[in-house]
Amino acid sequence: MSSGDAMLVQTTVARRFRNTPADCNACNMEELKRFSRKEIAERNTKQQAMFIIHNQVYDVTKFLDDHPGGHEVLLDVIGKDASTDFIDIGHSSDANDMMKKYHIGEVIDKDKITYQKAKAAWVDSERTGESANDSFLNSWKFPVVLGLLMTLLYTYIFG
Ligand code: HEM
Repeated sequence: MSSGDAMLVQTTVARRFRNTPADCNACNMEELKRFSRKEIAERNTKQQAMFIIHNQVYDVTKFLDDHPGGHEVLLDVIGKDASTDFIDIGHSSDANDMMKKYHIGEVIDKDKITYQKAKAAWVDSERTGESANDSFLNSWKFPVVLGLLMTLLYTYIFG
């Protein structure tokens, strides 16, 4: 064990994953390393580059130069929680698979946070009364109903 590793508070949890892809770093580990957020904050150099995504810890030291999005973006988030950045980019399922290779552990329970799901960018306009009115005014139905009313009025007055 390196001195760097020895510094870590390594509360370890015996854990065996059900799915164990060949390239999955942590999947085949009997014991998953656990890190405090403070410990990850200290791993923020090119020599030791780690970040957190959804309470899971990734060591991307060897990935910095291979990341298709470039090393700068990763250097911006090392030592931090990169969940929002990772999601905002809209990474592909290939990228999500690739992550397993760099997964080395998880955040200790005390430091775990609950992440909000991204809000849907669109709103189902037919579910809200106000919006439903807007869509009626903007749809083809409005001029048709108006035309019918005008015809009825014309017939009533002049017919
Ligand atoms: C272990 C974690 C990560 C892996 C395995 C990974 C992998 C990838 C891969 C495979 C791509 C190519 C596009 C795709 O397939 O989606 C990509 C693009 C990119 N990634 Fe990551 N990524 C990781 C973390 C991050 C983080 C934390 C950020 C932001 C701080 C980031 C920012 C980007 C950007 C900006 C691109 C370029 C997107 C584009 O050109 O449209 N990545 N990444």
